[in-house]
Amino acid sequence: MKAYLILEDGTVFTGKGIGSDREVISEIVFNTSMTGYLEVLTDPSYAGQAVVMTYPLIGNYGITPDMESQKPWPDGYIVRELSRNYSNFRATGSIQDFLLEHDIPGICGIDTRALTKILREKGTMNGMITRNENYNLDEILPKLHAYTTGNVVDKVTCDEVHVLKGTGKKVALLDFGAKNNIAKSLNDRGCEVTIYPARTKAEEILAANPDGIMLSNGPGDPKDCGSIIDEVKKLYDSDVPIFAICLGHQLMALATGADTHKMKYGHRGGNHPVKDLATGKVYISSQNHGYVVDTDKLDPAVATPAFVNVNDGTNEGLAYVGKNIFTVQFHPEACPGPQDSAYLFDRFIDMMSK
Ligand SMILES: NC(=O)CC[C@H](N)C(=O)O
Repeated sequence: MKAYLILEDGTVFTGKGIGSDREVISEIVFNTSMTGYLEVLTDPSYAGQAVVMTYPLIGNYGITPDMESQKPWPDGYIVRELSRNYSNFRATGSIQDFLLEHDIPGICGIDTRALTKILREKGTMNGMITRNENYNLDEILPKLHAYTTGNVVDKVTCDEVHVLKGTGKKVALLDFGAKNNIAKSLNDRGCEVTIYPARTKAEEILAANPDGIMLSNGPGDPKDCGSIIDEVKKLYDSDVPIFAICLGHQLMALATGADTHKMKYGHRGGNHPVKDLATGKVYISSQNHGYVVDTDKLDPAVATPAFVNVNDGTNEGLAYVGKNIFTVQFHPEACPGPQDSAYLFDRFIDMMSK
């Protein structure tokens, strides 16, 4: 069955439909990871986006337990070649069936290298995946221009408080669309992790007397998080140690007077070099973000840059002055890796112990 990917600039790619036959409009972003397609599919930070995998063969080890959440979140899935067979002793099914089961449309058989070059040169664009061969560009393009991701955190956060038992430090994890491996990374280090829905009031979290607070990753524009930012400010004002990842990092920056902006095409992949400005050491990190904190508008009395992206010089982390708070834009919990920056969880535990 033929399918079409129509971009906001009028470019049309013709390929084969995979997954659901539903028509969808979304923001088209590319991910350059060579492994971990399941972790990408199940990362809640992709809600409101359709993801292009630049690695040309996807699905060869099928669906395995390597999930970052219970289900896949992207609005659409775009690949060069979807493996017809899968082979792995842990596999329970194929990507094709997984997409169908979760009603996610996709397209395969298109030149993803050409598509990625367009997105890299012109910047992230909206697009439509459709199987309607009589598509009408005059009608579709205005709809593509009008699409915005909107508030997606409420769509991906958990419904109720739940606990991962542990005998060590008590950590409150605010779930803006948290990848499973954040709670697991803390729990593996002995922490008891209490996971709270994104809209939980700061008072409720602080009343439980946690040893530390962790702010998770999550989808969408941080500025769409509205009142969540007010709660994050109250957490900042408490003396509880805080570690934040990706969206959590951006929300803490907004809560304390800094600004964020959308990047041209973001960072999504498994090999982004970040420099720890305290040691000068460079780590390879996994990343998935489209927004970034503006360091120009940072008040040095509040926070100073702690990490920088070696490729483009954008901010990758902040250290808060006079506070037990540090935040990073990349993913120290990354699965399948790289695990270079997993030491940051140990740093957080040391901070809670002091
Ligand atoms: N992975 C994340 O937490 C991403 C944060 C935010 N949604 C961004 O795109 O920048």
